[in-house]
Amino acid sequence: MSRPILEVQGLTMRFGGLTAVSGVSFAARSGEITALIGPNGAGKTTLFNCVTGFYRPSEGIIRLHKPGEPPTELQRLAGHRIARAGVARTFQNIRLFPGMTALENLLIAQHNRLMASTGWGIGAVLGLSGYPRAERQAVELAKRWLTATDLMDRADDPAGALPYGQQRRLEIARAMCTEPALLCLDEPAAGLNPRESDELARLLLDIRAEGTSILLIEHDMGVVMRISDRVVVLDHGVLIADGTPAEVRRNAKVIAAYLGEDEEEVAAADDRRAMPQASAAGLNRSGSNP
Ligand SMILES: Nc1ncnc2c1ncn2[C@@H]1O[C@H](COP(=O)(O)OP(=O)(O)OP(=O)(O)O)[C@@H](O)[C@H]1O
Repeated sequence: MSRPILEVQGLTMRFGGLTAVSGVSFAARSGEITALIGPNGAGKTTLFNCVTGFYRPSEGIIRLHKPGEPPTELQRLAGHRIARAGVARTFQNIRLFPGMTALENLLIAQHNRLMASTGWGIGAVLGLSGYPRAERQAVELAKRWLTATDLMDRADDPAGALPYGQQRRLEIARAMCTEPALLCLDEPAAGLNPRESDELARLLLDIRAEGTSILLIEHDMGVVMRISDRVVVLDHGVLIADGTPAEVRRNAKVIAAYLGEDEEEVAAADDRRAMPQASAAGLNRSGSNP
């Protein structure tokens, strides 16, 4: 069993009187794809926003374990420090720079690292040799991810002119250009057709094969069940299941949450009948935040 890359302990997030996430604990393992699922309003995006620094949790600990480094408590860091610590994310709603080319979007993602490696621009101003090398490496990394996401032939096109599925892949390429230890994806399959969803699933498996761990919110149960090593299920802000896709699919609490049925009724139901219902329910009750 591999070690954890991310450990979430007793995470609680309150918005005034509403507790969106309540005492959630789980671990995402290194080199694995961990999916976070649950019906609308379950608290997935809120938890994600805590991990990636958009929200500071009301309570709890979020630890990032990078190999060879002491653990980092993410809940103590500002958002931009979390990105530097090795956590990259994409959003439910695409957030590219639409007027910049695909390649430029990937270079912008590396701006901080490029600046740091050149003494925050002083090297560039003085024409020191380190700057062109760092710039070359940034372009190489960008081209590597354009190739991996099958976008090399669109490198010089404005990001906003790309079809929707390609923009989604470009967002993932942009996140990967920060060379994260943990890639957090918020509904990457939303709005994709079946062929694009298949391509996305393959891309995520390739990213995992290269050694990047993935935390994934996804409503498309086909994608989740096919590529996830582990599935964590939230309902009304509470963790109700944590296991392999096969275990979670059979879990009576999960089926009840998706179907909105009484848990005991579902537990008594025939497995063969319940499984397709659960996946159908996942799709029926899915949706994106506005
Ligand atoms: N900024 C906020 N202020 C107040 N309430 C919020 C805020 N963000 C989320 N909530 C509430 O917290 C609960 C969990 O919402 P969240 O968006 O995390 O769920 P979700 O599982 O991601 O849902 P979906 O699948 O629809 O995206 C909901 O009741 C939501 O209305």
